[in-house]
Amino acid sequence: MKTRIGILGMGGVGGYFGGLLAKEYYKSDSVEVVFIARGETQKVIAKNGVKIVTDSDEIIAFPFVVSNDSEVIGKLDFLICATKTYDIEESLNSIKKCITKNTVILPLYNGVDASERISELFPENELLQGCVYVVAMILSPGIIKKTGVYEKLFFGSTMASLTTLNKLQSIFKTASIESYLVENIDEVIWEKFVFISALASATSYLNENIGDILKNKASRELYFSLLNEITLLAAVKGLNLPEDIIMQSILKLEKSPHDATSSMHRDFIALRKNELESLTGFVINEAQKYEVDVPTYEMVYKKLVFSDLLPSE
Ligand SMILES: NC(=O)C1=CN([C@@H]2O[C@H](COP(=O)(O)OP(=O)(O)OC[C@H]3O[C@@H](n4cnc5c(N)ncnc54)[C@H](OP(=O)(O)O)[C@@H]3O)[C@@H](O)[C@H]2O)C=CC1
Ligand SMILES: CC(C)(CO)C(=O)C(=O)O
Repeated sequence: MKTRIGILGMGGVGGYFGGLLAKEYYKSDSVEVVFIARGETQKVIAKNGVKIVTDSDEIIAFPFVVSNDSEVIGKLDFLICATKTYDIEESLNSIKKCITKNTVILPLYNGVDASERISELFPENELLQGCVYVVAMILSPGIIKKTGVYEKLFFGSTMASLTTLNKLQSIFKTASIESYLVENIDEVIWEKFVFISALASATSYLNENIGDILKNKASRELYFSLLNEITLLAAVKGLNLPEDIIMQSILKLEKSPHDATSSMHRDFIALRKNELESLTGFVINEAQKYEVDVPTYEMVYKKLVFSDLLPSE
């Protein structure tokens, strides 16, 4: 029996990592890759495959099937979730017939509450945790632009069996995905969250890209304040993050493409729905629970939530 892997959401993240999987396992005897996509994205991929444009290359990959119809998708062994966080419940419910109690679910969203939200929907399933470092975006339906050198995928679970985890790691490695199976996945996800929550908040609030944040003293200071506040919250929550987490976050920023920005800022610019609640609002809610002061987060949130752009999730 082939291992059937579904990729839910064929945008920047799903299109890139799903594309690498589909390329490797097209016509494979052991693994079948299914893209879950709708509308124009589904039509384009069914006809032309998913196209990934990198700084130096172009990849075209065809899945076994692309659909949003549960009958066509069929039962899945693994499901990799890569919609935006505001679509978690709706997208998973739309394919619930494909998720059996044996389906292993790996969320790749930014944010730290996806696993909890998914486990409320599918309490019996083996649920992994994951996050990615990549800069990837939809150029047009079915065409993904990936910039820069980052393409790391971290995953793990304190609950899933080692057999499951090793199997997925082997599937990723064979597809040349730079994946890391880690024991301390909670911390790794929070490390990413510290970096991206502060960055998404700063870039969107200031309407500046990564290069601008690094270059302008006042912008750097704002990013720094956000980092300090979220790091304090993480410490009060009892997370065991590296002592130099703030410095590590700044280094990550320096290594990111300077002309790029956060996916949340891209959504604000394009007047799209955005992840303000998962990336900024979440910190304020947790800070209230744990009685931590986060004045910079509050200032940023107030401006962004009341901006006359599209409402957030
Ligand atoms: N882009 C990046 O560089 C990075 C993003 N992230 C995080 O990864 C997650 C995904 O982001 P990103 O890839 O940018 O998001 P995108 O907006 O690029 O893609 C999301 C995709 O999900 C699809 N989708 C939503 N609902 C459904 C559904 N019910 N059925 C099928 N498809 C659906 C959307 O399709 P449709 O057009 O039909 O709505 C869209 O193609 C986010 O949490 C983000 O913060 C993390 C690291 C980097
Ligand atoms: C900053 C970046 C690209 C790092 O992966 C990211 O996570 C995002 O834009 O959402």
